[in-house]
Amino acid sequence: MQASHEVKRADHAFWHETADGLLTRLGSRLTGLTQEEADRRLQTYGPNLIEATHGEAVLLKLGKRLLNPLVALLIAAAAISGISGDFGSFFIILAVLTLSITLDIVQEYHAEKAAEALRHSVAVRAEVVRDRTPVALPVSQLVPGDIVLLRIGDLVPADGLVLDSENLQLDESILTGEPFPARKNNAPCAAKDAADAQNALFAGTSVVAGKATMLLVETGQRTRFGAIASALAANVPPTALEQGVRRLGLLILRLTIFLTLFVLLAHLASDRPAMQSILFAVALAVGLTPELLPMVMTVTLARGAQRMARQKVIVKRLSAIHDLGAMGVLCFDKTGTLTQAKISLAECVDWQGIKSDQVLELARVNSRFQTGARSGLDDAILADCIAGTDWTRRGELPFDFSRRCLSVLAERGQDTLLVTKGAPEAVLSRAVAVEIDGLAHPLDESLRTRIDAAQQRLNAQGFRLLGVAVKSVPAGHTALTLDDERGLTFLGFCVFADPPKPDATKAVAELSALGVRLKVISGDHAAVVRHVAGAVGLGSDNVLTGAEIAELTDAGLAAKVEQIDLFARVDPDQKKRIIEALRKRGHVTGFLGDGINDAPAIHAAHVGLSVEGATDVARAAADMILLASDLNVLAEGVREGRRTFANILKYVRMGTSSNFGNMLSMALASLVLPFLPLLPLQILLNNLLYDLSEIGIPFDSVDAEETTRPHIWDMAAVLRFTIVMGVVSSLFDAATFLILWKGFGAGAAEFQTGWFLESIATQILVIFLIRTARVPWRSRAPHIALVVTSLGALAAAFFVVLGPLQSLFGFVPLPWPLVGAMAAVTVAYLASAEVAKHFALKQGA
Ligand SMILES: Nc1ncnc2c1ncn2[C@@H]1O[C@H](COP(=O)(O)OP(=O)(O)OP(=O)(O)O)[C@@H](O)[C@H]1O
Ligand SMILES: [Mg+2]
Repeated sequence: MQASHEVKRADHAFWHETADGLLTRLGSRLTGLTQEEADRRLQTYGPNLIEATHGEAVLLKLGKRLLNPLVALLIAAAAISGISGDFGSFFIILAVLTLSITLDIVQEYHAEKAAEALRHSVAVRAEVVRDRTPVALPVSQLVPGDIVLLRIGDLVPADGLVLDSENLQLDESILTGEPFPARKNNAPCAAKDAADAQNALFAGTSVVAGKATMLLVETGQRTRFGAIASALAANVPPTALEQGVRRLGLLILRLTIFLTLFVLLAHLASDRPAMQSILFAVALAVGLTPELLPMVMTVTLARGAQRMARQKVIVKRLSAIHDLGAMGVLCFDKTGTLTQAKISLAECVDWQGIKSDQVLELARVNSRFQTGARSGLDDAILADCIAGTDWTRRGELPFDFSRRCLSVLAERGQDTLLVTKGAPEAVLSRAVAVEIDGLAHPLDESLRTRIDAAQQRLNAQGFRLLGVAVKSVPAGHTALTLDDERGLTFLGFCVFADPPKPDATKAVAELSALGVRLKVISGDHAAVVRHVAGAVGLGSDNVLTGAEIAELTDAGLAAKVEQIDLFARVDPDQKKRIIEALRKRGHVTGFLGDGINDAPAIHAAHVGLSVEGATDVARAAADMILLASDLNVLAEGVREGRRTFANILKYVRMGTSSNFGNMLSMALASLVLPFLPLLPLQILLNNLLYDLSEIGIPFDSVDAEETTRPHIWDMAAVLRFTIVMGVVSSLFDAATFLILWKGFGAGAAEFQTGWFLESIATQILVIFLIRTARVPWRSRAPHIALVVTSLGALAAAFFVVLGPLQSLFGFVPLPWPLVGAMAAVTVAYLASAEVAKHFALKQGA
């Protein structure tokens, strides 16, 4: 087979070609490609992926870092040192630069790689014909020429032509913005516009009804969706954490620019050597910037993702981890979450509740012949059915979530019957008669009351019900419309048992204890929802139904969602409206669901959650995938999210209070002293050692109270902490200053050596106070990685300052009393910082 066939650009209207023509052009057949040929094509066309590959990303990262103005400044500084003949500084600045950039990129790369591998493990699969047999492959492996089978709930994996279809309808809103499903079939088409090509399917759209066989024509970036995906990706709104960190970064940047310019001008105005002043200002700017913040964020989040994977939660979007920890409200649908995924058919009964074989038989005909997504209800109906059927399928009105019913047309001998099954209200509203002893009786008020009574009796026992009704149709009438679904004769009910999971009660209690409010949003009947919720300890009895929601404005709904915890007979769009209402009320909201009907809500939530066995659209919309459909794994995920947030906050607090405070005092000291408090090179060294000391933060353990309630980014609290801790730090810097300058009468080199020691020791050691809101020895022990990095960095500092290399950095030997004084200042500072910390945190609580 030739791999040289032509695959044209995405704007080529492949839907003008005939199926046979396209098959020939793509060197394919209805029986699919061989695996060998597919492998060859994968080499030629690359994986069927929209995102850029990793190789570019690393280069991009390097590029971004080199473009960073501070790095550029550093490079300039190195150049200036080199040109002025100061090769010591030149090499050390370069070393500092390389180290920090490499550290950043390598750490981040590894972290993202790990996260990527996890994401890959839950990648969406497609059913594709290879070597004549349908196999489920990750969509990334698909190539032009592949034959793909699609059913309801599937995502279209790439662009291509419909070869064969039945009742096919697609949600193309992602491409066209059109909310109503588009009908598709394999008839030839001359439409100029892709949006009107009823025989073409496009990547990113999803099947909402029917099924199809398609021929892939364009994959990956060559699809229409590929062209617009980057624009969509840019549209993902930043999380509260990302926003907060960005705002903080901007604030620090402004302060840094202001401070360095101020220091530079002040130095130049007082006739200090220009070159040295510039280098000092540059080093100060470098010292002020929390340059490791992006790395710490990614590594902490990726580490969180790895730990969550062990708890059976796969994270697709890293920043959602924070949202999960911050989540105050979690909504979910009922089946599979609160109840066991396995629904069973208890019995089939007639309209009065008496066992009926006729209802069972017709329910089976309906379930067997329907081609939409097999729901758990259909599986249950067909479960013990081994015999074939003497009915023939003639047509179908497929299921949708607003009708909540579906009909099939079936023929046996002379009889042609429309068999409808669905939510009892939906079926009853389409019925005009009831079958009693083989005869149709008009459905009057008294009969309705008796049917309602039977229904309520069963619902109250926690059974789920589907109504079954029929209608005779003239033979030959196969072109069904929704009007045919009227004038039905009601037969009875299918009665399903869907018992609550044994451990759901525990999970509900655990999540509630974590401060997460739980709400059930179900398409099922109010009585069933209330029953299941009661059984797992979800207290509230108040139920809001879809019919009531339909009457409410968005504002009206927002006012209601606070108190109501149970929602019943809700359609997919209303699920989304409820989530939006909760978001509008300021709640960080999660939604867990598995069906096509859940996808819009999953998408709308801050944290969209789905489960491994869910439909493609639900999994594609989700930020996280649970490998077990179990609320218990979620509780651990929530704790992990909070741990992650706590560790990021540790770094932020360190950066803003300890590091920033030290740099600030130094800038001020430089205005008073006749010499520099630290040489530019020493500042850079200080910065590097401090960075190294913090590499362990993402691994650190977190106190229990950090995970018992939702945390969200609170800028005011961060600033308050900074100010309180900054004042303490400045007081002790001032003390150091006076002791060194006035007390010991230290000269420039001695002053710098002493100041460096005090500065680096306080800055590194304070992590052991800042990492916990408790008294340090009452807290959980720091992770060994943090102990090693911080004490290691401190030891390195001592070695450089007091060891044989000291002259290289401009340090001199210190008299022992001076070292003792610096140690005393450090201890006193740590003691005061500990006291101040409790004050700073209490204010911020
Ligand atoms: N295959 C089917 N045939 C007939 N009716 C169906 C079928 N699937 C669903 N329905 C009807 O539509 C209603 C809503 O569907 P479904 O139960 O899937 O919604 P949901 O919101 O996912 O509910 P849950 O909270 O139970 O998961 C069902 O209660 C049932 O009445
Ligand atoms: Mg469901």
